[in-house]
Amino acid sequence: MTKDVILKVEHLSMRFGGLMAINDFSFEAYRGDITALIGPNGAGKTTVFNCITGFYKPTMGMITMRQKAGKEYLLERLPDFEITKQAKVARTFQNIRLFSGLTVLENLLVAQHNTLMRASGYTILGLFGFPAYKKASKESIELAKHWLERASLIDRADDPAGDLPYGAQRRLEIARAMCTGPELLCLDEPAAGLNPRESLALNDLLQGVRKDTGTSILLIEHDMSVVMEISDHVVVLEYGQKISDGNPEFVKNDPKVIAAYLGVEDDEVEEVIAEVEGEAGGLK
Ligand SMILES: Nc1ncnc2c1ncn2[C@@H]1O[C@H](COP(=O)(O)OP(=O)(O)OP(=O)(O)O)[C@@H](O)[C@H]1O
Repeated sequence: MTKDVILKVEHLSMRFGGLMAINDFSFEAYRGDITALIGPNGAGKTTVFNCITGFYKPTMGMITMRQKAGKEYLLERLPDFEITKQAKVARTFQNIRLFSGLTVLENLLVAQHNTLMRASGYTILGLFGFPAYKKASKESIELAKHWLERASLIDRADDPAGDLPYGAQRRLEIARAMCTGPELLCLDEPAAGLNPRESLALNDLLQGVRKDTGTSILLIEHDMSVVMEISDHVVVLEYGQKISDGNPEFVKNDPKVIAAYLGVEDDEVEEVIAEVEGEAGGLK
């Protein structure tokens, strides 16, 4: 059975001066899947994310987002705000970027600014008088409440976002991204800095998002226990190039991935592969 592709990255390259950070990188993410992009430090994962979400314009390559209804967008041609608004791709960042002085609820309402402004007809009168604005405003609050409940944050709705513990701030970022109604949710190291309990809460939230909304998730993650537990599909980058692509079990046992993570030199890779294959053979 052929899988339904939501995101297709083809021959992506990104050069920073003399450094080729991404070099002819291609992969596909499938609809409804949790896809993890992994690789050693400096492999180019965040650069790929920045190209997908419009923060960088790639030096070369094509990034196609295919929505459920069939509409396609070439992301490398869209400005970043249109990538969220039209193409329905939302993201979070490696460093938390909440409005820390606003309340938890306000953070989720700000995320729905576009919908609210459209309903106001972009006029001051509209803000006060239009029934459409009142309806949209009510719906925004309902949606925010829904995601606060899903992220186990409803009890903190009126607290400043900056007062939340770290793990709760991470879940709030995801709730905020979900309030924009994405078809593809891109998460840059969502488990970074979380304790085991917070990590578990994050896994539950992400699996719930995927199961109940059908939103596809693309994540960068260093925590292999998170990757192996929740991903359907793993793509591995090293020095800006793809070295492995498959299900978590396949990638975990791929000698090229093992060699990359052990940080061995190129001329030692053969040796490591022979060793790993020898060990695997011995276990059969
Ligand atoms: N804006 C930039 N200007 C110059 N070089 C950059 C820029 N952004 C990234 N790089 C370089 O590109 C390479 C890939 O960096 P990137 O941050 O994408 O890797 P990463 O896999 O996300 O790393 P980490 O796991 O450490 O976050 C690195 O050598 C980095 O120094």
